Amino acid sequence: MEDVRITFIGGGNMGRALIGGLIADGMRAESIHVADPSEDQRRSLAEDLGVTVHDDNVEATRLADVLVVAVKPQVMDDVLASVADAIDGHTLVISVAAGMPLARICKGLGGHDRVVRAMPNTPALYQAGMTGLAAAGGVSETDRERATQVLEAAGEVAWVDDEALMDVVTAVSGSGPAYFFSLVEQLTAAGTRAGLPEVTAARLARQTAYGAGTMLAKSDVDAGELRKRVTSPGGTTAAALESLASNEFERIVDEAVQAAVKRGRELGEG
Ligand SMILES: NC(=O)C1=CN([C@@H]2O[C@H](COP(=O)(O)OP(=O)(O)OC[C@H]3O[C@@H](n4cnc5c(N)ncnc54)[C@H](O)[C@@H]3O)[C@@H](O)[C@H]2O)C=CC1
Ligand SMILES: O=C(O)[C@@H]1CCC=N1
Repeated sequence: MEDVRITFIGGGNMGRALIGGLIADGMRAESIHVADPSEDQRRSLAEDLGVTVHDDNVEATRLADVLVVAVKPQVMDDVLASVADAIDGHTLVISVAAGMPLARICKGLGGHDRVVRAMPNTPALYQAGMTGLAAAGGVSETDRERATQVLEAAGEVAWVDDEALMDVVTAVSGSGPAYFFSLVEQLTAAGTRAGLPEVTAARLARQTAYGAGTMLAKSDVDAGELRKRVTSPGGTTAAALESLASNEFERIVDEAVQAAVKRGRELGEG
């Protein structure tokens, strides 16, 4: 991808994770341009990642074949308005803003419709990301391949035909890492309350999440089968899973996903 000029508008948590993935994939750090108004952010982007930083969105946008917009949904409209004139017909714009509909992004860019709406997640930093993608009307087959290439540097990608489902993608995989981190926190707290030293409980929970994630990544059977293989009939796992079920684990997860979908829609409506 050395021939593709990539600019990021916004170098915060998600921008950095994607940049980390691109660098790990072999892209030269200095060839990645990042515009961010925060001086601290620019300094650490340059020092930690070695990318080329800018304080001017317009200047950085002019350099781009692919423009990744990675700012908060709340500032998207202002940012799009500021870069609209600096985009030319060939620029492929990739927005990662939660909830922000393609129509609103294209309108914000003065009708430019070579736009892909992406929902990545932070494991992108270690090339273990999952990104959902949806395309606006002006996106060509070559643009799709390019967007796939950029996001595949950070992990796996899945295109969705119905853009409305991007809010569900956000709720499952965009926000998803936080649910697993929360489970590790809760497991640590429960292990500590049950008598383990906190440091030991934290180590057990963290390494177990890593082990389970590794099995999911490497095994050719699904999560349900992996769960069954841990669950001896009448054993300890069965007792724990029955407790989760009786406390309506399914409903709890369902409501959490619905809450994230609803919030995504609200963000999109501004
Ligand atoms: N953090 C996550 O796990 C994920 C975040 N996203 C999306 O990524 C976007 C960014 O989120 P985070 O990186 O978490 O936020 P963040 O707050 O860590 O980063 C946003 C960055 O944008 C910069 N910024 C603010 N105003 C700007 C402007 N006018 N021009 C250029 N840069 C500007 C900030 O200085 C900051 O460095 C959001 O739209 C979010 O919905 C999507 C998937 C996952
Ligand atoms: O919490 C958020 O709104 C963003 C989008 C998905 C993950 N973080």
